[in-house]
Amino acid sequence: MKRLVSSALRGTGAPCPLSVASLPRLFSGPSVGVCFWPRRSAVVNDPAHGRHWRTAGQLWKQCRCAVELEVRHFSDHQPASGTAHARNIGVLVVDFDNTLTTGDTTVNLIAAVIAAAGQRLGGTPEEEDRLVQERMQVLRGAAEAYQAALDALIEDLISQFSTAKGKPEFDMGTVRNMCVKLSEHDRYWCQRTIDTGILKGARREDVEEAAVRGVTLWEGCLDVLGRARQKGWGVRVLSQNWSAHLIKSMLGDDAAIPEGKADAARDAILITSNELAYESEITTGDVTRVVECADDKGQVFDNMLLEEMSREGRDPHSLSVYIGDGPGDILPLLAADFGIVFNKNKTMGDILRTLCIEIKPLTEAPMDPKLQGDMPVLYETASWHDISVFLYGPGMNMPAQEPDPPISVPRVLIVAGSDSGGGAGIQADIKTCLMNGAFGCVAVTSLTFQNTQGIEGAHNVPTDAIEAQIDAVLSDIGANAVKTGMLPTAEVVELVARKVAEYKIESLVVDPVLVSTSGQSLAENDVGGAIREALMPLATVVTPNVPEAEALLGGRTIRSVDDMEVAARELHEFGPKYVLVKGGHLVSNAQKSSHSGLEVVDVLYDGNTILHLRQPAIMTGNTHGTGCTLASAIASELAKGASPCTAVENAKEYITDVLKSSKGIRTGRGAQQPLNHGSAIVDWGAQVRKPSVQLRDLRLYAVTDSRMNRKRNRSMTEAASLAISGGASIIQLREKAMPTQEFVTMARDVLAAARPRGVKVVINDRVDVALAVDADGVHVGQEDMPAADARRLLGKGKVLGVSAKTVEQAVKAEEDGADYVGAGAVFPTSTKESSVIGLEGLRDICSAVSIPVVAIGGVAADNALSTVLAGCKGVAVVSSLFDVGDPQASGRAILALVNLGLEKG
Ligand SMILES: Cc1ncc(COP(=O)(O)OP(=O)(O)O)c(N)n1
Ligand SMILES: Cc1nc(C(=O)O)sc1CCOP(=O)(O)O
Repeated sequence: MKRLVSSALRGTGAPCPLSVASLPRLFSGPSVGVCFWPRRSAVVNDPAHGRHWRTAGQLWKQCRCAVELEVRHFSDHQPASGTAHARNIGVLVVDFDNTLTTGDTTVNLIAAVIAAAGQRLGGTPEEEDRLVQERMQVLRGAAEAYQAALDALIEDLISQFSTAKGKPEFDMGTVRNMCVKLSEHDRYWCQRTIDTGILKGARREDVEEAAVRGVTLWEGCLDVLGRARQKGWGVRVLSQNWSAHLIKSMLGDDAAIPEGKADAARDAILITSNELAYESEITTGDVTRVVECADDKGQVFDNMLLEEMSREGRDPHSLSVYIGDGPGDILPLLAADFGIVFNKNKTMGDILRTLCIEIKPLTEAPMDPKLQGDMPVLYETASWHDISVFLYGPGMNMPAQEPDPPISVPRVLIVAGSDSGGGAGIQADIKTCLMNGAFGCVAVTSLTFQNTQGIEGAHNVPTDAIEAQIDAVLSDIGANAVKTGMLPTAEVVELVARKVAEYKIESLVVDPVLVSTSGQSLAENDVGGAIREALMPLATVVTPNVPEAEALLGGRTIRSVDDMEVAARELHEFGPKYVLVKGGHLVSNAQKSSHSGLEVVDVLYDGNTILHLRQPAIMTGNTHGTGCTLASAIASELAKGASPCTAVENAKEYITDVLKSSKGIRTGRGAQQPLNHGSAIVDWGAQVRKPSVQLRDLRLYAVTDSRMNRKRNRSMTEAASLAISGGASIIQLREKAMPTQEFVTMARDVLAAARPRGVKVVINDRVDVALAVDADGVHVGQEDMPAADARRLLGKGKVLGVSAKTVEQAVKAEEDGADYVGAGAVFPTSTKESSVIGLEGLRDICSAVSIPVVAIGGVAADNALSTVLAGCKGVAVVSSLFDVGDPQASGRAILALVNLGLEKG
């Protein structure tokens, strides 16, 4: 128990049950590498002067000496227990309200007492009613006043503690001081409630019954506690709740309230909490106080640890775990070997940040707490399933009724202006995030009044309101990437830079919006300078168009790709990892004199290599919002884990598809017509058929084969995951003999593994299975369900692939609604009997249809390039991915060649 020493020293009030002199005796087992982050300051109670802190240097020295002895004695011993997955826990302590319950029970408890007291004390029904009304009124007033006082206190503490120091760093003294203030608040409000008399007049059973009816436990928490008890761990509930019996009635027969001092019993969940005082079985209105405040929690937890340490037969390697949700839990959270913050709310997040306490996802907790390092770290989760996996290992998941584990979602915070016309700004950004597989959150910087004719005006959001939005998002939801757009003032730019640093944002995409497409200024004059100085040094990618690059470089003129290269190099000097200078404006100018063969060249520079990203210009007036769209598509890709280069490539592919599909759509009367960001799923009657599958999804198309998986001892989900790691962006489940029920279950498992990674899953032949599991689509052959029927059954949003060996079959497939054609077998294959069409046949099919074609049959790393050069947009492979020892390496090799071919083509 790594932190026992520190927590024993930290004592916050009541005397420690073990004498100071006995402390060295406690270190009877190896916990090599004990770390003392609470440093030298410790506290003891001084009854003569009330509670105050004083340094306990002597205690420190004794403990230090004990630990050194311990380290010497045990450094040669390996831990005796623990398996690769399950943790070896000595004591598991859990807070009650909001940690085991889905809400706070205090108000329920009081309301239950009031209702019961009405019946018992009221006399006539009218008197009963009046009494209840009066007390409810008192309760409402008290609840509001309590919350307001708590909010004010927290705000005050945060500002006090964040301004008190120079460079913020973790300091146990600050934690203690904050807990003292929180404790004063808790004590005051406990007393104030007692003084109102509203807790008077109920029976124990009234309280239990009525309160329990209004309280729900988190799913799975009882299972976790029950298992811990069966394992013989010490399981404790430590709560500031006013009724231990309420807790007991919710936890059932496994729970016990120890008589007198908590004993070390291990066959029950022991509850340490307060209790309503009773006289002749009726509540008196008073509370018997055991755990009244944050300090008490710290003290009682310390005592629990000390009892555990002195317990006979204790495994000296066993660890302590504390799970709690709020500021009142901070001391035990820090004192435990593993402190788990459950369902962290904004207040808790703010406080932990102010105290410089690092918080990581629970899934990142090491097996050995020594690996946490010297500074305190807590772990967060919002799922008892995760806690179960943390304690018992992945093989010991919750029983079947447990909901699916939460799906992690790539998150992008967009800091930008609102476009009332819906075409650009945050409106474009959010649509783009969704279409690129990310979840977009926003901090709105300005409300612009605009439509297709231009910008009529803007109302800038006050800087503190922007800050509040950013904090609200980042303290709770977090962001894998931040994308900035319109930042109207230098002050806002500096704020964003500060927040990016404060929240340690990994990926930042800066779209330096200075002037709108229609020529209106969207930022004050000094914004360019602020972006250069404050934001660009933090940026992963900065995406100026030509006029923006000119403005950022102080009025330079950019007329050619060579000029763009120079600009990219100079902008890189300001510190971004990548500069993407977008060349669309040069084409718009050239367009005035020429109408054919134009291409757009964007210049990407990473400080070493200049890359030209070329594509044919798409002549359309529907370009409003393209800058925002490209930048947020890049941010979405980065949030999903793509490298900056891949992010830019994929984002360009998205914007190209959108631009092509948006030609001709019209909203208002002006020239600034918008894009159809959802063109892959929404068809507004534009000329181009909207694909349900993006081109990039088809580059490496994995088609599964159970026989090969069995041979290599891989489950279908494992095989699919390996293929995804190898770069597969779409997976087809091809099962010819699997019973339907098994197929459905397997498809659900694969979908659960693939979707969070942005990978589509389609079903071979079986439209019914695809519909049952809500797969991304279906692939049908010439002898399967006719393509037109499959399309009708699937609807427009789903992917439909059709096999073709001839031009006629391919053309018909397109007419019938296919999103892509699978053409093959291009080369001989032993996976399936299929006549070979060769590269020639593939080329004919590719030139006959406008939907993408993927090559299938005998495709491997040595021939993938030739298929792409013949015109296909990707390759579908079975054996090269699933009948090999290292599917990842094989997939990557094939994908690299496909990418090369697509670049050349
Ligand atoms: C991407 C892709 N292309 C072609 C096929 C072959 O499908 P089909 O003709 O239906 O033959 P079976 O796969 O059912 O044997 C495919 N599966 N995927
Ligand atoms: C599933 C399938 N369909 C084909 C067709 O010709 O339509 S060839 C084929 C098997 C492809 O397997 P491998 O990548 O191992 O060669």
